Amino acid sequence: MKIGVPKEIKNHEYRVGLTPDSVRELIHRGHEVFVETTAGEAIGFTDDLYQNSGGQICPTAEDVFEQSELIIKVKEPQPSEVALLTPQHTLFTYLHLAPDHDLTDSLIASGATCIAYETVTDEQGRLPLLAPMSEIAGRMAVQAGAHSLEMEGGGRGVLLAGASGVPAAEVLVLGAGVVGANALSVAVGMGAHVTVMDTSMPRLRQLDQQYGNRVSTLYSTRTALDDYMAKADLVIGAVLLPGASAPKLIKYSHLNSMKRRAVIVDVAIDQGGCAESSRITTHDNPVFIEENVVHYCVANMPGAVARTSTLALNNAVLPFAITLADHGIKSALMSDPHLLAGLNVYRGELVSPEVADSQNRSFTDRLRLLSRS
Ligand SMILES: NC(=O)C1=CN([C@@H]2O[C@H](COP(=O)(O)OP(=O)(O)OC[C@H]3O[C@@H](n4cnc5c(N)ncnc54)[C@H](O)[C@@H]3O)[C@@H](O)[C@H]2O)C=CC1
Ligand SMILES: CC(=O)C(=O)O
Ligand SMILES: [Mg+2]
Repeated sequence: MKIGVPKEIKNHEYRVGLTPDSVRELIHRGHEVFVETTAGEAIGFTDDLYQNSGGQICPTAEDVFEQSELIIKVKEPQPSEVALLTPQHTLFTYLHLAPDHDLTDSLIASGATCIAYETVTDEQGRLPLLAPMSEIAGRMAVQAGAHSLEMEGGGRGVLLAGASGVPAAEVLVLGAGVVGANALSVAVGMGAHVTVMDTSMPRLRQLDQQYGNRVSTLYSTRTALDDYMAKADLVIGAVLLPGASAPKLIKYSHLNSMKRRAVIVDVAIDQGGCAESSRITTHDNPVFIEENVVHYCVANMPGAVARTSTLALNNAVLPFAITLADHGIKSALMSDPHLLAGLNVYRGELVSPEVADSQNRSFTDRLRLLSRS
């Protein structure tokens, strides 16, 4: 199969869809890989390394799209990339369509087949292509929160660990999944007093067993949220309903109850955010202040540690890329229910029930559509 890797063009996004090592694996299996020039340059993956792995360097994104059937990226396609998609293409990348009506419309109009990393599943019902980035974003969320709590970051001037005779900061983690568990681990390590909330008792039980009395686990109810929002110095939003828009747990009214210049790091912003007041920010300008609460809402946090993130993402993506390339797109989708769960748009039709539900529109059953195409 002909596989294309364009250079990422989102704000401060230095990750790349395939590493030179991944390219080598695909070439070894008889595929062709077209890489846009300097796609990995910023993180040390030079054109020479791709060429040594057997990749072909293309001068522009247009060339990559023209040569390739399977496009492997990191971030959701930007408008200039959507313009290059045709029915010949399968796009394999993060899509986060639920909160993005316009992108959904334009992908449907392109006629391309679009598989979202974040809804591919595994045997345990987990999200193996989201997990590596969630691990990283969870760890970074505490760093971002700690910095935003500093005076210079706009925050209330509080150190997570506190000091002798001065209490540690109160950190509230909403959602005890991959982001939540990683944020919790770093926040505990940095000496904060941490409370984690979830609606999944098994998740809370696991963390309770792991951390004992070093963290407080709390079943997520409106009352618990009202109480703890008012106490928190740093809130980390880490909830997810897979494939769907994030539930808006943090209401505008909570902001008034919060401490002045407390911080919300809304990691769930890529699925629309779990605070009513959240709006997407970028690494260039990561925070804004509303109602005296500092909001950090960067939708591509792992892009800041692009080398670590690219390597971690490739470990997870490569097996699925190999399946798609070796078996062909349709046959791979039809024989692997986990890959099929990633299919959001197929040749001009929306096939994700979660995206359809979030946007109040209709969808076509994935398998039925594949078997009649
Ligand atoms: N901003 C960024 O750069 C990045 C954002 N993310 C996003 O972070 C979010 C979390 O991802 P993961 O941790 O991998 O998901 P996950 O599925 O591992 O965990 C989500 C948790 O939220 C819980 N939850 C759902 N509804 C809840 C509610 N009403 N109250 C309390 N808990 C609730 C679930 O039970 C689950 O334990 C996703 O939106 C993901 O896309 C992930 C990586 C990077
Ligand atoms: C998951 C995601 O949105 C990211 O890594 O940028
Ligand atoms: Mg994102």
